[in-house]
Amino acid sequence: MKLAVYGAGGHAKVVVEIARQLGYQTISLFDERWQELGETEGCQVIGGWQDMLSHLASNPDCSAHVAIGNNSTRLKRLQTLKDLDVKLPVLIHPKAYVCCSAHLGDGSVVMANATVSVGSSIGLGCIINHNSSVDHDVKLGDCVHICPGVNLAGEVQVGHETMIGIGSCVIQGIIINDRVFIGAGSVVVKDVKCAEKVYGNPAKSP
Ligand SMILES: CC(=O)SCCNC(=O)CCNC(=O)[C@H](O)C(C)(C)COP(=O)(O)OP(=O)(O)OC[C@H]1O[C@@H](n2cnc3c(N)ncnc32)[C@H](O)[C@@H]1OP(=O)(O)O
Repeated sequence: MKLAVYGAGGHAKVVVEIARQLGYQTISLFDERWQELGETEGCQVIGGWQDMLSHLASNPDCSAHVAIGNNSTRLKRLQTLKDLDVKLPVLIHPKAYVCCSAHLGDGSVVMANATVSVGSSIGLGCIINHNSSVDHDVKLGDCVHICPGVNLAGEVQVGHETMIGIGSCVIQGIIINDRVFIGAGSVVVKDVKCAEKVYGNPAKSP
């Protein structure tokens, strides 16, 4: 199995490790800094975005993943790949637990020790990071990042391109809108409006 990964930074290292666990034998990395990076996690970084598109065009059996931490950049790149009908598999670490009734959008990644519970629906290109839990009937939009150690209670809704900072928790039924930034270690007990940055316990705007 072949995988082309866009992005070759810290997040890409974790993605490469998961892809290897899942049996991808040929992993090619692409990043605009490819000349300075050389290799990441034992994989050669062989070009930038245009090179990745050429590589995918000449290798129709190759799947792709966008391993960029920035949610809006990740979404733009994924939309281009979707328009080109590139295969964008969901990457689930063998030590993650994803219920069979959960739905994961193309290009999402679920890291080790994360749990995605019953009835959850996760959009395109989401990152469900290490040791996080997404409880029953949670809905995530596209390119949401659930950082390590986050706990989302049942029926939480999270909008597109939102980042929930490391170690935060969100009580049941809360609605967090698009492009929100929740600071590390926050306790979210009220709905959060679009593009707000909130943090603390209880989480509030600064
Ligand atoms: C695998 C991975 O690495 S995934 C990446 C995980 N990373 C994260 O989750 C990072 C989340 N980022 C944060 O929490 C950031 O601190 C932010 C975005 C909330 C705030 O960043 P900034 O806007 O730059 O705020 P800044 O650092 O200037 O701090 C402003 C004030 O808020 C306080 N503050 C900042 N973050 C937090 C927080 N999470 N909780 C409580 N207080 C905070 C600061 O102590 C400071 O207080 P002071 O004015 O009394 O000194």
